[in-house]
Amino acid sequence: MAMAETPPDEIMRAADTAGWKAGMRTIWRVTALSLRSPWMVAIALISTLIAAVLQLLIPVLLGRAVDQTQRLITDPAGQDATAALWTTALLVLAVSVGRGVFTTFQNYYSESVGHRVGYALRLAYYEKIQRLSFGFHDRVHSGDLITLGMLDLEGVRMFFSTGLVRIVLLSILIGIGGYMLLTTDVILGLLALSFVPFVAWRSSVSQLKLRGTWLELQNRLSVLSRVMEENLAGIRVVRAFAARPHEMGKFDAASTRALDLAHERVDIRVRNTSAMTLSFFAAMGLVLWVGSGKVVAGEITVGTLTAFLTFMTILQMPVRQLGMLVNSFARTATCGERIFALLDLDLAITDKPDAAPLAVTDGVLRFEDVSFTYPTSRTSTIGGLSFTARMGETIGLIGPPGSGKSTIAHLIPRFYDVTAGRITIDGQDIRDVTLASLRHAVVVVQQDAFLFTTSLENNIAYGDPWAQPQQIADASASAQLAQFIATLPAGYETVVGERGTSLSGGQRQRMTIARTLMLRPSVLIFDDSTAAVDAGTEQRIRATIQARAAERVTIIVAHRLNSLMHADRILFLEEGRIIEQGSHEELLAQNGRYAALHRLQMRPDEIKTASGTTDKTSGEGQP
Ligand SMILES: Nc1ncnc2c1ncn2[C@@H]1O[C@H](COP(=O)(O)OP(=O)(O)OP(=O)(O)O)[C@@H](O)[C@H]1O
Repeated sequence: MAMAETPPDEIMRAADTAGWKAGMRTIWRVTALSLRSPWMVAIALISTLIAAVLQLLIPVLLGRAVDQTQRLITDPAGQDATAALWTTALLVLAVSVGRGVFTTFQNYYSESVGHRVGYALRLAYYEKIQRLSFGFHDRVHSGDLITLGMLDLEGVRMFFSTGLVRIVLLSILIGIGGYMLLTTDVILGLLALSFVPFVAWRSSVSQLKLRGTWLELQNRLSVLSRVMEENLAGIRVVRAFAARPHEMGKFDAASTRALDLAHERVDIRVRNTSAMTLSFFAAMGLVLWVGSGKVVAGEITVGTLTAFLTFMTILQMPVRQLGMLVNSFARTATCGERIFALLDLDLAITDKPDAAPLAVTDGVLRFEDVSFTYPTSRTSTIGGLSFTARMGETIGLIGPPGSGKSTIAHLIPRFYDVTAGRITIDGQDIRDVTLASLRHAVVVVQQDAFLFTTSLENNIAYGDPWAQPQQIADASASAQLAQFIATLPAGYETVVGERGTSLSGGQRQRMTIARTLMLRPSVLIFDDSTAAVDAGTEQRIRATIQARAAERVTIIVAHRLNSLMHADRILFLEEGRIIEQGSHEELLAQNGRYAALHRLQMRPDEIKTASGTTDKTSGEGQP
C-alpha cells in the first residue's frame, strides 16, 4: 500500500505497530523477491532436502554398524558379518560425503539467492532516496537512512537462508526423524524427543528477547554514530572551542549505553545456552537409562540404542536453531516493513502521467500569485508573489536573512512545489512538464558549494560527463579558476578531499560555478553563490556570465549589493513578499529599504558615484 511521503520516524513506528497480518504480507513480499531466482531457489531447496535425508541415514547406519560389530565379537570368523560391516562403513562414508556436497550446494545457492534479494532491494532503495523530495530529506537524518539501507536491508537479505531453507531442514529432520524414532520404539522415541519442546521454547523466547535488545542496541549504536558523524563534520569547531573533553563526555555516555545493553545480551545468551544444554543431556541420560534396560531385556539391540543417541546429537543443533528461525521471521517482518514502507512512499514531486518535456520558446518565466509553506512549518514563507522575467533579463533578489530568497530559487526547479498559485515557463505550468526537462532548463548554483571526492575535472563535468577537455578548460576560465588549477601539480586530475575540504571557500564556490557554466540552461539561478569570492574575481565572473545572459533568464540571489546592482530589475523581499522593485537607480530614487541598505553597505565616496557597477569594495554589510 502506497503512502504519501512520510518521515522515517513514522516509518519506524509503522513497523513496530504493524500487526501480524502486515508481517505476513512482508514475509510474502520478501519470499516473492527470492522467487525471482527460481533455479537457484529450486537447487537450494532440493539440496537441503537431500542433505537432510542423508543426515538422517547416518544414525541408522551407525546403529547397524554397532550391531554388526557385536556380531563379529560373538563370531570372529563370520565372513558375512565382516563384509556387511565393510559395506556399512563404506555407506557411512558415501552418505557423509554426499551430505557434505549437498550441504555445500544448499549454502552456496541459498546465500546467492539472499545476495540477489539484497542487490535488488539496495538498488530500489537507493533509487527511491534519489527521487524523494527535498521536503522528505529536510525531515530525515541521513544516518537514519543509512541504517535503514544497511542494517534493515541486511535483515531482509538473510531471510531465504536463515528462514526459508532452515524451515525445510528442520521440518524434515524433526518430522521424518521423529517418525522413525517413534515407530522404532515409542517410549524411547518420546524420551529422545523430550528435550525438543523445552529447547524450542527456550530458544525462541531467548531469541525474541535478543531481538528486542538488538533493536535497542541498533538505536543506541545509531546515536553513537550520529555523535561521531557530527563530531567529524564539525571537527574544526570542536578544535577551535577546545571542546574535546565535552565531546569525549558525550561519546563516552553514548558508548556506555551501548556497552550496558551488550552485557545484557551476553547474559541472556549464556543463561539460555546453559539451560538448553542441561535439558539435552538430561534427555540423553534418560534415553541411556531406559534404553540400556531395554537392551538388557532384549527388546532392542545396542545398535538401536546407538541410533537413538546419535539421532539426538544430530537433532540437538537444529532444534536449538528453532529460535533463530523464529527470530529470522520476526526480523524480516520488522526490517522488511520499514524498507517497504519507504519503497512504497508516493513521491511528492514527480512527473504527472501525461507530462510532456518543457518546450522553451520565448524564455519567459512567470510567478503567478505564488505562495509556499514548508511541510514542517506552520507559517507561509512566500505569500502571493508575482513577477515576470524574460529571456535576456537579469533579476536580483535581495532582502533580510530568512526573507525567502533561496526558497524562491528552489521553487523554480521544483525542489519544492508551490502551495498556491503557479510558476510557468513560456506558459507551461512547471508541474505539468517532465522533471528531467525542467531540471535541464533550470539550473541553480547552490549556496552550499558541495564537491564530490573525485578529480577537479570530474567535479566540473558532473552535469555533462561527455564534455571535452576544452569545454572544461573554458568553464574553468570563465569561473576564474584556470590560473589556480594551473598551479596544481596534478592540474585537473587533482582529487579534492571530502566535500572539497582541500579547497578554500571561494575556490569551492568557483568550482560550482564552473560546473554550472558547462550547461546551457534557460534559467540560471545563483543562490548567493559568490559570497565567498572577492569583489574583483566576482566582477570578472559576472562579465563572462553577462556575455551569455541574452540566451536566458538569470536570477541572482545575494546579500551584497555589488553582486546584483547591475541587474535589470531588483526585487527587495521581506517575509516572502516583494516590498520594492525596480532597477538600481529606480530603487535609490525611491529612497526606501533598498536605498537604506545601499547607504549601509557602500563607503561614502562610492555612494556619491552610485554608478551601480562600482566594484571597488567587497561590501560585506548584511541587509
Ligand atoms: N528546508 C526548510 N524547512 C523549513 N523551513 C525552512 C527551510 N528552509 C528555509 N526555511 C525557512 O524559510 C524561511 C526563508 O528561508 P530562505 O532560506 O528562503 O531565506 P533567505 O532569504 O534565502 O535567507 P538567507 O539570506 O539567510 O539565505 C526562513 O524562515 C527559514 O527558516
